[in-house]
Amino acid sequence: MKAIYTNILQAVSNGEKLLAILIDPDKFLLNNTQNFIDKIEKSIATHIFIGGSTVDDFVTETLISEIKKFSQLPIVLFPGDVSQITNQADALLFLSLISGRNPEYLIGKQVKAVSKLRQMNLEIISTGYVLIENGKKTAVQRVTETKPLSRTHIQNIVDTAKAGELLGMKLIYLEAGSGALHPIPLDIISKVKSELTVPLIVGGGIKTKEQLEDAYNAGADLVVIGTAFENDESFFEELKS
Ligand SMILES: CC(C)=CCC/C(C)=C/CC/C(C)=C/CC/C(C)=C/COP(=O)(O)OP(=O)(O)O
Ligand SMILES: O=P(O)(O)OC[C@@H](O)CO
Ligand SMILES: [Mg+2]
Repeated sequence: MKAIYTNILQAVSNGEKLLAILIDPDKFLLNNTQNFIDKIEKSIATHIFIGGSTVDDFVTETLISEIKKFSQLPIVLFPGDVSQITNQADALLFLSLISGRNPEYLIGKQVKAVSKLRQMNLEIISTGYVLIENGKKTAVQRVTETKPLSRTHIQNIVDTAKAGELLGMKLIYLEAGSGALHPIPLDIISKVKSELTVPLIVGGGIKTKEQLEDAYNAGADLVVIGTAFENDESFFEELKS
């Protein structure tokens, strides 16, 4: 139990960098699972994240059981809603959208998740989710009806991330938004990282090896990439281990 978070901490203390491939159940063809997982397994990926801002009921569960036939990597839920929580996964990012001021996404959905979680043995990892504007309206913004943080007010981003840590959150996730035109600026990553003691996740709009390495060098401990693989599976070739 609790192995996934412990392993993340261990990797950070060893100076290793982590990569999660985000699979959005709504955009994934089930009959492509074996092929896609095969590419993940041959790449430098360390985790599989599963989630979307809008996903139909039960699709997540079916997808994870299929993935488990082909992969040993840890499967972590990154849910846009309570309905995506399933015992098939290994862990759950217990998200609170701390960049926003919508109580439903700060504490409401979390309360609703508890009765479901009580019957499961998922590893639960409290995560402060911080959405930062990237020039276009993101799915998370639309679904949660919140405003992202301005990318020019860096101190506010740092203070938001730190407040999450002080509230006891075990991970902080800086999100530019799925398919963002520009990933999180590197100076934001490095300033946030310099004030945190918990691991830092960065995602949104990363689509080249250079952007991935830049994010790591700036201080990201774990990077999440989804859209780049949805659009072009040959990107796995660049990330071969
Ligand atoms: C019940 C718990 C613990 C959490 C669920 C409720 C909360 C607080 C969610 C955070 C806000 C949110 C909607 C997150 C979604 C995260 C996610 C999987 C984003 C990826 O979005 P895509 O579905 O790829 O977007 P596109 O549809 O634009 O590609
Ligand atoms: O789909 P991309 O742009 O890679 O973003 C990944 C993740 O951070 C989205 O929530
Ligand atoms: Mg997406």
